[in-house]
Amino acid sequence: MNLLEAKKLQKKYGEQNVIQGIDLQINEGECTALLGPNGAGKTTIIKMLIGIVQPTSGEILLQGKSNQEMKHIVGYLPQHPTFYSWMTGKELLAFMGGLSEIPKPTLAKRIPELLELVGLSKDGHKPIGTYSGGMKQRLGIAQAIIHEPKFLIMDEPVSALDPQGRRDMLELLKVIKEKTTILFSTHILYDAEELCNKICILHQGKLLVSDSMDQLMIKHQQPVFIIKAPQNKEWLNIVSSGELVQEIEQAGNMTKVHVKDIDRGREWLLETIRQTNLPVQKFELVQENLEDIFLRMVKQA
Ligand SMILES: Nc1ncnc2c1ncn2[C@@H]1O[C@H](COP(=O)(O)OP(=O)(O)OP(=O)(O)O)[C@@H](O)[C@H]1O
Repeated sequence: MNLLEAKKLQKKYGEQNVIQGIDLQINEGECTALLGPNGAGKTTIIKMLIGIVQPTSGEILLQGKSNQEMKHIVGYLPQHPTFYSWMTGKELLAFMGGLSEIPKPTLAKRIPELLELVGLSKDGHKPIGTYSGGMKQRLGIAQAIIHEPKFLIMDEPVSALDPQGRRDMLELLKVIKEKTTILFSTHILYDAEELCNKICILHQGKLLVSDSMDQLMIKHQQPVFIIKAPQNKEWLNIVSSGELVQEIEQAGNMTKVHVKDIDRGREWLLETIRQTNLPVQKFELVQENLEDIFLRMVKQA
């Protein structure tokens, strides 16, 4: 079922057209990664979706109604959440729950459950000023979902965390996404690949892609042959001009050849190797991952 629909969304700051007429649809149950280079407009879109920045034009609907009217179904974790460092985790949740007008008896049950969920049961009574970055981020998630929103929106929730903090956050989001629709922006494509079933790629305020992960892979994933051999200009010239070749990347004695067709590409590459007597040390077929596809699309845009 359709949860969010943004139509012809546009945002101008002065003369700068930061978001250039975007259509975006999110269905219930989806976990969506919003990807894009620095300055692509991810934060601006997120702020418009949650209603703290007004679009210059266009419309944002949540369950068919204006997003301003439907704020209560959204939970939000900003890119740089700020907390009162003297408050304890529990006090913060009680405060946020109060702002959401959650009745006290409900909160008394919900707060320990949430602290348990985000792995802060033992630390709920400590001042937030003593928390690590990862603990603060998990507390941020707890405050974002205290009112049990249908839709959780996060702006780069993992970017500032160390590897263990990132792993904890990913495991937490895996649990939350069972019951909650999620959209988050990130630069960490491995996380998006692990967690999400939908990918949106934003570049200079335009959506290059908005597709399920499966469709994205079917439509855009290219086979790549990795060939390790001493550098050889004659071979590289032949391969560079091959009509089956989409793209070549070379670094040292490694060459990555993106081809249009696996079987014909393999036969032809092996033929070029025989022709030039290239002393190959490695010949391997791999499929592109999300990062490869993202980098290629942004480069070609
Ligand atoms: N309040 C503002 N006033 C003027 N320009 C702004 C404002 N907010 C954002 N911008 C500009 O809009 C563009 C998009 O910024 P935005 O923060 O949305 O990108 P982003 O994709 O989230 O970037 P990052 O990955 O670096 O966080 C940038 O050029 C930025 O300078």
